[in-house]
Amino acid sequence: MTREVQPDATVGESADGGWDYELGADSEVGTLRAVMLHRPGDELRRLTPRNSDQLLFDGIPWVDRAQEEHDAFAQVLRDRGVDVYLLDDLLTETIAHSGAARIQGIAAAVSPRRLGAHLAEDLAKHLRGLPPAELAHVLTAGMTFDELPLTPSAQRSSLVRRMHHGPEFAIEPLPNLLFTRDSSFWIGSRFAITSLALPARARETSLTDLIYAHHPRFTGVRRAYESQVAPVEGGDVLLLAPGVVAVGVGERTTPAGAEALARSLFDDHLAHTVLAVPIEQRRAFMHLDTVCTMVDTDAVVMYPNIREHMTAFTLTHDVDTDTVEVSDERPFVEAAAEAMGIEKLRVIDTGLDPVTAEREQWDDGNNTLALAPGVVVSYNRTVETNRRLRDSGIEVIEIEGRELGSGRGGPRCMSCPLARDLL
Ligand SMILES: NC(=O)NCCC[C@H](N)C(=O)O
Repeated sequence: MTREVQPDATVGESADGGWDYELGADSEVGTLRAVMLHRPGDELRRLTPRNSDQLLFDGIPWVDRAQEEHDAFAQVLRDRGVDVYLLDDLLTETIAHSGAARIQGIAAAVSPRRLGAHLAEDLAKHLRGLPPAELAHVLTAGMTFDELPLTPSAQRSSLVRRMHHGPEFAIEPLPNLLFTRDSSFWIGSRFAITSLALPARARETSLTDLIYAHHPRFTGVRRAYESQVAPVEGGDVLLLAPGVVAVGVGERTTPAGAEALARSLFDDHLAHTVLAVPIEQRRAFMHLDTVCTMVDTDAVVMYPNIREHMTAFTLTHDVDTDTVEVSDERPFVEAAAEAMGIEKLRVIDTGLDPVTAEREQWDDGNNTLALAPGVVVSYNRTVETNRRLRDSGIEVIEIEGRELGSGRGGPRCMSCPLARDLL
């Protein structure tokens, strides 16, 4: 087995101006240069008490306020020198630039299975004629049967149209696009499109895929995990150190997904060790980053109630025989330190009593976004966790997340780093 990881020499040069830094990341904490966020839009206005469970929200957000909170989050990042790219803008530019992207985006959204061939054809034709920004809006916010622009022929002959109620969705909205972490991630100089486990989110990857495949800014950038054979979500993928990746396995990422990802990262020399970390299959722990995120090169903040129980299987690649070895399960902190080649992984001791710890975990206190080693963004409502982080020498930049948090995700979930300085 080799510990040498060889990232491709991809530079984020592009046709329309290029980047001032190399795209990609080899850690969770290297200085953040560029990030993709999604400013919440009309897709959040689709949420009702009847559909919010299915659309994976725990409440009905006040959308204007959520947008203000998100704008403030983006500004915090810009003030720290991070280039912020908004998914909506990238999608609109992608559609404007590429006819193929337009066709693919429409094909992923318009389902003959749901709409019947006649109506699907009619709708696809209409969408093909929309200006880029309007099409991007439909692809993110969805469309109800009431909003369908019906030709007289579809009006007459679509049984589907006649039998559906107007407010039902002809194209499902994507309110969880807000959590850009989950539908793609970068490792080395490559991007990976994930494979989202739940129907409410599955179409999100069709949009990130379009952006990376067709936006001129990403011309020439290569993919990782091309096969996408089994569910892997970005919130489960933590780049612990160059060449060392932790993958949460639980409600979303499956053992088959973690194994497939590990094999693919080994094949592409993007990792030498992958830690598969079992997490409980519970809404509160939907991804590894809901319970553990990195705050420094050798430190994590972790939900105290699981600290003692968190384990890992270590997967390594034997280059000589081209086989993958899976170790026995052992404590996560030990396995991680060994793989990272450090004496000890510091777990910031939040020292919280179990009830406060549980409340603050639910409120995304462990879901920090690192801007540099020892500098993180966190919601302001996780008062105690933030206090303990500061006591341990971590700089905590607070943002408001009262409305954003109704989708159950914090600063890490809401951000997809496009470029971090390599460690
Ligand atoms: N990485 C994350 O934990 N992302 C948050 C995802 C929240 C979203 N409502 C979901 O259930 O998938």
